[in-house]
Amino acid sequence: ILRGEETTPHQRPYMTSLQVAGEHICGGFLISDQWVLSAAHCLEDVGNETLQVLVGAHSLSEPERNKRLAGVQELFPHPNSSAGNPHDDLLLIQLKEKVSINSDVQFLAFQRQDRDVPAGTPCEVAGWGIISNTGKRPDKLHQVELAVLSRATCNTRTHYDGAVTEKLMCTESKRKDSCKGDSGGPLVCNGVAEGVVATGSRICGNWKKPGIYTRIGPYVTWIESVLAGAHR
Ligand SMILES: NCc1cccc(NC(=O)c2cccc3[nH]c(C(N)=O)cc23)c1
Repeated sequence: ILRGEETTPHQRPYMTSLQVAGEHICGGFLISDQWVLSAAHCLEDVGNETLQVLVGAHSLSEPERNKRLAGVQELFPHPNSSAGNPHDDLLLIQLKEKVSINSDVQFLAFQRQDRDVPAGTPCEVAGWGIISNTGKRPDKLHQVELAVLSRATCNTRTHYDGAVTEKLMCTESKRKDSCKGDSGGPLVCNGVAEGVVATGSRICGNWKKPGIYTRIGPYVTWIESVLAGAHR
């Protein structure tokens, strides 16, 4: 998160940190007591090492009352997701056990209607991604408020030149922006998850490269089918 602020501890109890060998690699958020939604590209950073999901955390390092490291039962990347392809960049993670819900561990509702968030709407994104373009990694959760940018503007030649489909959405990125390590986290507008941070360009905080988010509305059928079809 560039040019944001430290979140008030545990004010975003749906946030999760995807970890490999104890290191934060991506964001994600609880959509139920056993399921996390994140970005498929996050698996590119995971070799055959064990992926774990940290819930109930504010600090990545300090002991906290409701912090738990959950194991992964099964991974469901979107079937059309692939490396280098910005489309369908979603990942559903089934946790080994149901997490106990408490003041620091809650799930977040996601948008079930496939309808664009109006341009200009103020949304928020949070994460443990880098907080400077020199790659400084925070110990504590950070957040930033970003306004939705119209798809028309996001698709101009100077921006993404038509690459932003109706299954993606953009936010302004003038100085304030999501960045490396924030991928998979939710874009929250009016208290509802409308998007998932896509693994953007290597550029963060440049107004010509707005933040790109996978819209959740178009994927509700897929999400429901995975949650219904999975066992255990
Ligand atoms: N909204 C923009 C946005 C959102 C989410 C992720 C990213 N980017 C990256 O995942 C990334 C990947 C590889 C090298 C990188 N270097 C840098 C950097 N700025 O130093 C970013 C990256 C950008």
